[in-house]
Amino acid sequence: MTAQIIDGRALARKVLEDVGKGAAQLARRPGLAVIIAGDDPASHVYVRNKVRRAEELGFLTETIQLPDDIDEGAVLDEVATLNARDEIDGILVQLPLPEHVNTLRVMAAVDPAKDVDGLHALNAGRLTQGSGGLIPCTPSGCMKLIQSIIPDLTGFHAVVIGSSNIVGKPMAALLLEAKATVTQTHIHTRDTRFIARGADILISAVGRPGLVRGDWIKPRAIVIDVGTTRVPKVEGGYRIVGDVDFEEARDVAGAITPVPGGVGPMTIACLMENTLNAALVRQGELVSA
Ligand SMILES: Nc1nc2c(c(=O)[nH]1)N[C@@H](CN(C=O)c1ccc(C(=O)N[C@@H](CCC(=O)O)C(=O)O)cc1)CN2
Ligand SMILES: [Mg+2]
Repeated sequence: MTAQIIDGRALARKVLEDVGKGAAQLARRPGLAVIIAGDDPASHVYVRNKVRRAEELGFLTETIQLPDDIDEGAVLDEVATLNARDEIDGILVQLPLPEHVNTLRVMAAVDPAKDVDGLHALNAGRLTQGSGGLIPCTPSGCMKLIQSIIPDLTGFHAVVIGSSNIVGKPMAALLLEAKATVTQTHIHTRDTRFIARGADILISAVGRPGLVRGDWIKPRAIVIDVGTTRVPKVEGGYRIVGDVDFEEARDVAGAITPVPGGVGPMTIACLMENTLNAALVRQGELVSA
């Protein structure tokens, strides 16, 4: 069989259209502030894309560019300043931060009501309890992609390859909340291939090109590829590749996300959705995100 290709760009356009309509109802436009430290070229591309999308929606945006050798205290000061500013509804700290900066301490400093990445422990805890809060953008986008194919996940077996705080763990929590049966693997898991082969829904979020081969996939499974690794091209520049061997997978899977054009655009669309939701809550239009 040849798998259905799940078009992340098209679904992202729909999400953004709804966000635009929601934002138009607000008395004050949503404000998004982005902190970026250092000069990782990929991070700069992602931040530019986020800011551009936000501006297209008419949001207020602000980018705070910090040097690579910034000390943690100074990052925390920037966060505190943004927490205190009323016109800023969403604060995003682009990851990865420089090695010497403790990511969890920075995440903990963000006002949970403005935590549009959903990485503060309060939002992470609310997610595991199914009690609302702001949800990390990539897993949120993956859920929309999956549910565009299977709206009701009750009883389906989902396998999440990867256990990061930003994707793997919140992904598993969302799938569990949607009543799927969830298996999560990590770096020490033995025979991931065998586990993956049992998945009706297979999500790979590792960042290792070509990890998931055709024989890792159950026939007709939904495959969501979160990997976005930049691989240099011989002629110069780079291309983006996922974790899944796309050519092999498309012969086995029922539906699959491409890289690029799958999960990536949904990450940015869900960030805009979170920023709108944070603004709605902060402006008293919504009780909870
Ligand atoms: N604070 C955060 N940091 C990081 C996150 C995040 O959600 N919050 N996720 C990733 C990077 N990321 C967003 O920041 C991101 C990665 C990729 C894409 C994307 O649209 N990819 C395109 C290809 C883009 C290209 O050509 O370079 C695609 O897959 O189609 C969006 C966002 C780590 N850091
Ligand atoms: Mg660090």
